Amino acid sequence: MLTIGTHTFTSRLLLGTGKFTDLQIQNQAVEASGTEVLTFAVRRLNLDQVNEPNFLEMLDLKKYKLLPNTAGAKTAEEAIRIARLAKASGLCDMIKVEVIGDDTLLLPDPLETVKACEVLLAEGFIVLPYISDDYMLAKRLQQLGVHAIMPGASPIGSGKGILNPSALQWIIDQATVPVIVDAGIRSPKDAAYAMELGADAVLLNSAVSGATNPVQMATAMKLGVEAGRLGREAGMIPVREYAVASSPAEGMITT
Ligand SMILES: CC(=O)[C@@H](O)[C@H](O)COP(=O)(O)O
Repeated sequence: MLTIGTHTFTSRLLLGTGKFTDLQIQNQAVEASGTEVLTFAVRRLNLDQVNEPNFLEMLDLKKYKLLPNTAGAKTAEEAIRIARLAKASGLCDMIKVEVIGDDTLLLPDPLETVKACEVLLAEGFIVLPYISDDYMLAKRLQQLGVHAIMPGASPIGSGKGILNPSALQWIIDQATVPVIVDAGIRSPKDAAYAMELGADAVLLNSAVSGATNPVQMATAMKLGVEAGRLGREAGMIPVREYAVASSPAEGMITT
């Protein structure tokens, strides 16, 4: 089970809803992924225009926990304002804190992220910060009391997969809260690899929404996450420098 704050999930795949061009396909992909958590940018919802259509309305929201995110925020103040709006709208008490400090790489600003987390934790939110794969930052955020850490595998939408497995491994090895590898995932292999490294979950969006067949890719990602987790739990053989024969030589008849 994946436990984030007071919420518990069976699925370890979190899905972003930001880039689907067809809402029917989105819904089928969400279903196929087996996800229980959907993340979305609060600014994409017309919270003050309740009669306007929104991209969540076609989903059976009783089946999913919503994870609003603060995408679009460039400062802590903006992220805090968006988080408060999400909570006041009854969306969820969880918030993915995403404060982007750079338009080219869309990498999170660590200083603004920490500032936003401090305030939101004090206000009782369940806080999930999106961060770079920075070991010390992950540790400091944990000390603050965040409920999960979301290090990026590579820049959002880049599809570069896991750029620095060692950095993720270090974060995972010291983690006292769930580690959700978020962003940059391209293939089921990447999702499986994140889980093999010991991640508690994977969050992705572009890989599914941008696939030629999003529904099929959603299924593949579900299986990738499950396979990686299963393999990790099964206990993998150590990597060795030199060959070890598959058939033991002991007891063999020699001529
Ligand atoms: C929707 C969401 O939260 C994204 O910002 C997330 O970081 C996923 O990134 P990819 O689109 O690279 O999977």
